[in-house]
Amino acid sequence: MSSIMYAAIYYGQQNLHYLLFIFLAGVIYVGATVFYRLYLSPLSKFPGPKIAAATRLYETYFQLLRGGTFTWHIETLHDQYGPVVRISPWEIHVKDPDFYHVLYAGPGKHRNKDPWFSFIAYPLSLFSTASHELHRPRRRVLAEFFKKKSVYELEPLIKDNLRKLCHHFSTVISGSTVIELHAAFYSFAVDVLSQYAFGTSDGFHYLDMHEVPDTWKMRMTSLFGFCRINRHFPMLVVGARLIPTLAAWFVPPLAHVFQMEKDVKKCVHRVRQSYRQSGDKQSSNVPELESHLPKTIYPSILANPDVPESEKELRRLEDDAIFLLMAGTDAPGQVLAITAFHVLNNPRVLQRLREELSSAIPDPSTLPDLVDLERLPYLSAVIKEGFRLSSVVTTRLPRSAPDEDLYYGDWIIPAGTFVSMSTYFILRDPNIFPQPSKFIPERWELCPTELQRLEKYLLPASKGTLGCLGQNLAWAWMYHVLAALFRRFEMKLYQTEERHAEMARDNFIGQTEAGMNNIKVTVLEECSL
Ligand code: HEM
Repeated sequence: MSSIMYAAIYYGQQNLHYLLFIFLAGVIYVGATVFYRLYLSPLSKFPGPKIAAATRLYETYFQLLRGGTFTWHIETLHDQYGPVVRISPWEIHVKDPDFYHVLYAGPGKHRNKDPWFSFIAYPLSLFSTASHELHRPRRRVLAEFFKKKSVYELEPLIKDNLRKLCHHFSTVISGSTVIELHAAFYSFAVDVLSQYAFGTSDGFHYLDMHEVPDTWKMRMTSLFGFCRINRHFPMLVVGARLIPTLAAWFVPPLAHVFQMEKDVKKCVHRVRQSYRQSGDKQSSNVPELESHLPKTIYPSILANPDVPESEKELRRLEDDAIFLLMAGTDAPGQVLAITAFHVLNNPRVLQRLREELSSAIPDPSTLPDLVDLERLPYLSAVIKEGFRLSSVVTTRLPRSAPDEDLYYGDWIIPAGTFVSMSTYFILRDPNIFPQPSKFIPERWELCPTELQRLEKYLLPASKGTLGCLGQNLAWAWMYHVLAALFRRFEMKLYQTEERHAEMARDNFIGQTEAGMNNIKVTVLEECSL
């Protein structure tokens, strides 16, 4: 045997020893980790399946191989183990509506997000800001634009886009064309929000097109479809971004996501460029949308001398704007479409709503102010029931309390533990909302004390210092859009059933079964004075 062969055998054996060593070290490491998680971790005393306590792959299985059904599986775990269940090596899930206000506490209580959970591929966005110290100032800056007062000031812009939306409904009267409500409402929402964010000339104008396009709907549906994959395999997103053309060729919905990112980035780039060109950092010189409208979001942030320069970096603003447009359009678009579906699917509700709107708005072509719409009791009840039953946020939202233990019954949850709850379960809890899967606006027709008690559980968008920022705007859209469409048009559902409005997959925001998010209507008549 030649010396070369001896050397090859010698080194081969050496390599085999190394491989064996690495393999054994891996087995010992995994074994020790699992042993720690099952028997030594502070969470080991909490009930739940051993496999969930041992590895996050348990969740991955339901989210990736069982079509995003982990939320519904958590419910079966609660049936089996009680109101407190350990659903992962690091997380406890609680199913008790009265604990919500403890966990999602308001100012004065320190709560952190789980960075793993908040990963949505836009790491510099407000939502993905895990640190409490950084999140607070970032949120303060954006919150200014979504206060109730700011939303009232935004009404001319909302009405402007609402007129365009109504025009699309007018053009299909008695014709064979149907309108798909998700496409219509996503377009409306993104037009208003993008024009508010970047200015009327720089925002999107989908409603100016000849027909309502489903462009934004496709983009959002695709984007949220990837949300659950991103969380479990973040490297896939990073990889796909490196080779976008190839990635989109293999996974076509990615093309919608990349195009959306490109378009939003272009808007951010334009407002940054014009800010730089103006060279004027005085906030008083920020252009208003129109003379009668409030200031636009991103130009104002750029011109705000109190916002540090690091917060005005291109990447930071891009991530923030992408998140804002996704959060601010998908959920409201779905809630609007699903609420409209239930109204049209319940003749008694439709009749009561139209009666109230007819007497409150004698001239159907007028668009009343929000303050007047908010006074309409049945419309308000319909909106609350719409938020409740659509329950579009199917995900849980983990929080930790870094400097206090949390107490639930006899359980002490150690400080720093991630604890999550799901508003989806609260909104459909039969003990709070009898016949929870039925659309019954009358359940909200209560005396003030009882109404206040029930509204405590109306949590469609979470609460607390980290909860949704856009609720005032979302409610304003609900009032305006539903009032305008149901006062003005007689509509009928077209080939649409319950399952087109039922969440079946948890992609952070819930989604129907694939391809089922179509709520089609035909427009029979436009009401006149
Ligand atoms: C039906 C309407 C909506 C629903 C159901 C909804 C739901 C949510 C949920 C569940 C969160 C996460 C909260 C948490 O982690 O506790 C969130 C966050 C957020 N939403 Fe909404 N949202 C809606 C409308 C809007 C609108 C219209 C906007 C903007 C115009 C908006 C902007 C935001 C922002 C900026 C955050 C991040 C807040 C933060 O991390 O501090 N949302 N939303």
